[in-house]
Amino acid sequence: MEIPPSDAPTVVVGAAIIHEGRLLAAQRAEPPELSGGWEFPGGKVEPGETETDALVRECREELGIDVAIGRRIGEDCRLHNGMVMRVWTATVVRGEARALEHSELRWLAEAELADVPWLPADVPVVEAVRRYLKELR
Ligand SMILES: Nc1nc2c([nH]c(=O)n2[C@H]2C[C@H](O)[C@@H](COP(=O)(O)OP(=O)(O)OP(=O)(O)O)O2)c(=O)[nH]1
Repeated sequence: MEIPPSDAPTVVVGAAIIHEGRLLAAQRAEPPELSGGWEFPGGKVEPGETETDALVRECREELGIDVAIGRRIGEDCRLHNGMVMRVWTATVVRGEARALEHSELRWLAEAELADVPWLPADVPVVEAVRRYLKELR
């Protein structure tokens, strides 16, 4: 039996990992058109996987850490390629983040959030993180 193509867009999940009032920002190493841009660690949800399972898997693969997922932050963002991105807050429960697939990692304080060139779709979510960090103070 043929499986009908799904209309549902591919979902990209991102982790706003927060530690002592700082956000973990990750610089993309590839592909060339995105490399140098800063993003939330994460990636595409695979078939049969829940969104939060995908987020835990991506944080292990990309950063070598286990995270506990908090709450959704920011609105769903429509990406240039038609995918949809959803971001959750997260905390590190095991390990220390290392750039296994990124060029660089930085823990940004609230006042430093605009110091790196975020991928365009991320900018409104970074603003939501800024408000969240303010609430935490
Ligand atoms: N992970 C992540 N991707 C983002 C962000 N903002 C943004 O526009 N994107 C885009 C870049 C990519 O086109 C897409 C995510 O793809 P990805 O390459 O991270 O996904 P993946 O880890 O599953 O990689 P792959 O197996 O397809 O190589 O979403 C973000 O903050 N985090």
